[in-house]
Amino acid sequence: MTQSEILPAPLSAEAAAQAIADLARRRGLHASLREAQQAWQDVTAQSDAERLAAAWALLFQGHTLETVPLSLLTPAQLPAWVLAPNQVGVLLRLADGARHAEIVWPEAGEAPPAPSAFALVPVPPALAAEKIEVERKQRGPATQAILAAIRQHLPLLLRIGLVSVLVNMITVVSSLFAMQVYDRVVPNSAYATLWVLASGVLIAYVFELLFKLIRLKLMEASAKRIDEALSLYFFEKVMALKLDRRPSRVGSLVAQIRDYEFIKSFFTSSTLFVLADIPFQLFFIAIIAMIGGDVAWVLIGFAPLCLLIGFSVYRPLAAVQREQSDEVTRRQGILFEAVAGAEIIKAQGGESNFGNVWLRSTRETAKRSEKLHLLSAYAQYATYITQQMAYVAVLTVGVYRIGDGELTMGGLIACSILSSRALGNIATVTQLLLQWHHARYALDVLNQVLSCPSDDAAGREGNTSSAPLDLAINELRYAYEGVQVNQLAVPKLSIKAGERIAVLGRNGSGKTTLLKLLAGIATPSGGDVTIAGLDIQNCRPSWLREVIGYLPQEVRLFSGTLRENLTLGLSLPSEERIWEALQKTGLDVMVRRHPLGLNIPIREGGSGLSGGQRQLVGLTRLVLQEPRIWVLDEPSSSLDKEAEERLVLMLRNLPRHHTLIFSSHRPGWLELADRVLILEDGVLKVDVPSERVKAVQNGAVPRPAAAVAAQGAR
Ligand SMILES: Nc1ncnc2c1ncn2[C@@H]1O[C@H](COP(=O)(O)OP(=O)(O)OP(=O)(O)O)[C@@H](O)[C@H]1O
Repeated sequence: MTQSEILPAPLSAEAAAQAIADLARRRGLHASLREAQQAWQDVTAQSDAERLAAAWALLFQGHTLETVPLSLLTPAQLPAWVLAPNQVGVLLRLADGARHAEIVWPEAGEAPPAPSAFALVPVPPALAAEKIEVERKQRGPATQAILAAIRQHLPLLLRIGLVSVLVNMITVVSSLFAMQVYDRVVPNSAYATLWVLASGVLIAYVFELLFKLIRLKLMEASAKRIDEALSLYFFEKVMALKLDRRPSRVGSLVAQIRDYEFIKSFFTSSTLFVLADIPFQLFFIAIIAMIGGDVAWVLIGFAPLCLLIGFSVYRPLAAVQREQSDEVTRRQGILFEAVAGAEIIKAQGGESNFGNVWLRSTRETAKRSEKLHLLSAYAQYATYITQQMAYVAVLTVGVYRIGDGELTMGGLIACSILSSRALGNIATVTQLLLQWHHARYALDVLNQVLSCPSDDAAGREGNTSSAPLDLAINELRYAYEGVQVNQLAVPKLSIKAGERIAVLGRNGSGKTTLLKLLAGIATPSGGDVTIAGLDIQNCRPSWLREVIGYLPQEVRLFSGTLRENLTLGLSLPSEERIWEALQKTGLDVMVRRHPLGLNIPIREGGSGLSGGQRQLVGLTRLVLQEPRIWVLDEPSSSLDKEAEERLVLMLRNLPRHHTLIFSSHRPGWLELADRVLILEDGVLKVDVPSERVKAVQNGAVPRPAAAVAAQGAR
């Protein structure tokens, strides 16, 4: 069925514009009614469905609409359009069991119209591109990035290959020189010829030096450019990984990302010269055949032998190397954990435990190192002996050829020089294979890391400058990565812009998790969190960070100065604004007292300030950010009474349309709230106006009655 058969009656421009703007909003995109109407007028099509698709594609570059039969639709494809005469409805939920499908019609009337048998499903560009990418290549993001960088620098790499060809040519020159000296110069005492030949070879060597330097320079240039492109790409990718969906062991993660060095060094190191040299082995053998005839058979016999030795150790070596890589990553993780948590380890006397783990890991690494060394030494010695045997064989066969009068003394010497060069290069192939294996393993790991959910997925463009920033939760479920049960389940919650909300509950009840989800820092496992009607997961991260200010329980600072820490991520606020913010939070007293003022140094890991001061820095940063939604996780946990009172005053004086959501174990904070949420084991048990809780606290309402009243209050 074509799209033109789906909708018999024409749509009005207003209805179409309304439908486009509405679906865009639900999909986390943004288009005003006027934009949508303009797009509708700008396109023509045979049917309204096709026209809708064209207008959609015009408004949102790269986005498309797919026609999908309702029976084949999956929940992941919702919301989507369904059509009826003169109307476009939005399908929000599919029918399942006794439940009917949920469709929102602009003019529902008494009886809702019958929807078409097809839905129009918007497909974001990233998804479309990703689908094609996966189907076409089945390659990971790191592989794609590296291939793209190599493709970009292909001309440079080809030049390197060309210079390698020239270097190999010169090797032939030196063997021919030896041949001429033994055959022509020595028997005839032709000193003049000797000098001419020697000068020629000298010039060739000068060129060889020059070519090698050029090759090195080109290699360095390509390494630098590829590294610059890739390291920034990987850094940005890693930073964009969703915090709660990336591998949880930070130390190991850092080590895995650092393994990118292996990949880089494989693609940019001199071992790659070997690749350019390999075709030359055939060239050398051909020259030996021309000079020494049957002597070439010696090489044809020994070259596969050298390769065989390489391949015989490749598999065991690769396996040990893989284990070694994993162990080194684990070791890095242990070290990272021990250094970062040194304070608590010392305080609890846990040094020996960590020492034991470290020692075990060291032993494992050393055991594998030994295996690696043994295997590679075996390969090296065996290849060396094979080369020596080949040398002897070349001379032996050569002597017979001389006896037959088919080879000269000089020819034999030239053959021996060329044969050792040819076999030497073949032996390095094993080395190249091993390096490739190591690089490929690192690449697989990197592909896995970078395939974790990320914030920079294309299509995250939702934002609004006009709609009130109401927050809403719908069928929200959350489980931390690797945990089988839900740590938070909130079926429905709606927070109007300007509300002041306290989130209370015992330790581990899910307050932090809820706040992170509301701030868009955590990713729901099911259901959604919306801001101004837009799915928070589809909103532009920079816009989210502008409108939502999040203060974590533990504020972490970075090495630099206090000023740099305060203005991190902000577009350089003026000196006055910084001081104004400092005064609001009370941090100005400490800054004024310090001789370096705002340039107080912060050391790596954020040390240099007390816990309370760090919390004040975090708060001052939020004041500078001027968000419209403040999400604060136990903002006063490290503050003294005076600082806390100042903070409460500041928050009380926030503009009325600013939303404030905080968790706190301090009773005084309830004064700030006009609504209280109480969590218990990840379930929202109570949602009531704060007066009720205060009344319970003051004993004005008996506790059980208040609790019952509270449960159903909203
Ligand atoms: N990174 C994590 N991985 C796995 N489980 C986690 C993680 N962080 C928290 N949890 C679990 O999730 C649940 C909710 O934790 P959350 O930090 O939201 O509690 P909370 O109410 O903020 O506690 P507190 O008052 O102690 O800060 C707890 O059971 C906790 O054990």
